[in-house]
Amino acid sequence: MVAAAKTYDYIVVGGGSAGCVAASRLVAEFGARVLLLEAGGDYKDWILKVPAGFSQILGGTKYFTQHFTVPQVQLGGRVQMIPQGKVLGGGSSINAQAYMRGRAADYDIWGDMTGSDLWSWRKILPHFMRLEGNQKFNNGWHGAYGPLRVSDPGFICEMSHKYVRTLQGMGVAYTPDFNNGAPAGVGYPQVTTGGGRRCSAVDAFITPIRGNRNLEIVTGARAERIVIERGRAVGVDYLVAGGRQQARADGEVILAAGALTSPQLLMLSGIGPADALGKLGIKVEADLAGVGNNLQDHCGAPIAAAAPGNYGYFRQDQGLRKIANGIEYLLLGRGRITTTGVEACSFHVPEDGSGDPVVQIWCVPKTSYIDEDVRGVPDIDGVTLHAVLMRPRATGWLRLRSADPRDLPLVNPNYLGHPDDMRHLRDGMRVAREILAARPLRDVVTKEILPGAGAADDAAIDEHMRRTVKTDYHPVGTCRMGREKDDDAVVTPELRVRGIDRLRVVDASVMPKIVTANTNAPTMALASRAVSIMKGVD
Ligand SMILES: Cc1cc2nc3c(=O)[nH]c(=O)nc-3n(C[C@H](O)[C@H](O)[C@H](O)COP(=O)(O)OP(=O)(O)OC[C@H]3O[C@@H](n4cnc5c(N)ncnc54)[C@H](O)[C@@H]3O)c2cc1C
Repeated sequence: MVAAAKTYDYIVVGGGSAGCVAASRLVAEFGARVLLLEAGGDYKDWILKVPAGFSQILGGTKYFTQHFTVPQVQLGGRVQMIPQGKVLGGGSSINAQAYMRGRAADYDIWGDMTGSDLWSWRKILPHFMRLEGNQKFNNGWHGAYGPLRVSDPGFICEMSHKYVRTLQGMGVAYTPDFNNGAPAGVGYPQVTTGGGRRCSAVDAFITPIRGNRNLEIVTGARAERIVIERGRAVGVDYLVAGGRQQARADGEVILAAGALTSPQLLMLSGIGPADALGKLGIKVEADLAGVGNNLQDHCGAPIAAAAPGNYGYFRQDQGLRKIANGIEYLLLGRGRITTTGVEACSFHVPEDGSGDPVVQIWCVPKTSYIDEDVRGVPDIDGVTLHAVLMRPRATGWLRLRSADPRDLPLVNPNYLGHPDDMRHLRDGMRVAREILAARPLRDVVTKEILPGAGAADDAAIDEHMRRTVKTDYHPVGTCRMGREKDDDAVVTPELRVRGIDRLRVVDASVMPKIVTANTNAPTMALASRAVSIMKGVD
């Protein structure tokens, strides 16, 4: 039984990175009445707000929706996990906080793919800058006065410093700022941290307007279906506290439920490939073949090594060390608790031998930071070099498992499904080994433990990659934007869902091509740009 519906100007479905930005701008700048529906709970728990809480959050599932992939044939049938944030703030509330934007070219490609001047680096850079309250830079690339606090990590361990010095010794340039549109070299990426605390999309965009009567936030509210009447989105059916509710929108319904849910909600609402929807008994509202296609994700594989000497984070969360770290944080607001532990990275492997780097290597100053589906790695004093493929050529897909909104969709990320992806990541693994063999890292590394020195030829490295490759948590592209007449595109350059009025998607799922960066900042800038497009302002 659906209770009487309340009406808003906009309903934003999903209170994650994109949803918080979109709702906030609509309320604060345009005075709109907005309902923000979020499936997870509110952003309250201290563990979410403390950077070092990241690895603990990742170890549990309370703040995640845990997606499982279909068996990956090219990986010997492995089923992998892809966690996605399920709490107000979405990914921004549980992520590793790296603040990266990618290449200028990544956004210019979006412009080319949409045949529109709405999307380009020139158009999106002002949004990165207006959102950002950078605590170090204030120049042509960075904003210093926005609500999103961005800073250097509060603490950098000796292993991360050794990594950066080793790369410089190998001739790789030190990069003080990865966010000037041309990420390259080695350095310490900035993070979404301010004053030693995480700065999530809630902290930045929602907390300042919590008291605004035009904003209603309902947490624990799972949208099940967009209500469509005569080809127009007019509301959302959702489940909250075990009961069904309907909310109506005079203006628009805005989907921001993330790349693994926005396409599912479209399909549950009758927007998707007609054949597949028909087989599940779903009434077709718009036959859009591309919904759920074009899934792209960054994936990576590790080289782990023993390096005794406590240069990193081995057992820093246990016993006396844990107590000392906690006291330092509580009394002085500094120390190891102010970092997620992922502090240094570098870019390698020019695409096709001469283009921009296509592999990013993260220095993870421990050996146990490996997802649950890569088991058996001993927790010892050491370091993991995690090589990540930044511009995969393989694409995957997402399909409905059933017409029941409670069922998670079928997800096929198709990791390493293209021969070039195998080649690029293999080259990245070789670079990671060269790094471990150069000074000063060589002076502290005693032994490679994963995959082990024996795995030397291409076949052995490929086997290791197939066994260990995993998500870097950046699924995008499943409701991609495209040209007006592109039948496979799901949304127009204005991010309107093709064939349905008053319905847009504004989250990571509209990216037609994945960016050469972690995806939180790009998604927030995209959502801000979406509001400008929607409201006809620049
Ligand atoms: C473990 C992890 C680590 C990461 N590390 C980094 C990093 O260091 N740096 C970086 O830049 N990026 C990182 N990312 C990626 C980044 O956080 C995401 O790309 C970004 O948050 C995506 O934003 P979004 O708005 O598209 O989706 P999300 O932020 O995932 O938001 C979607 C929201 O919709 C809600 N929702 C879903 N279904 C429904 C429904 N039916 N009804 C109502 N609400 C619903 C979800 O609960 C969620 O809050 C990480 C992600 C993860 C999971």
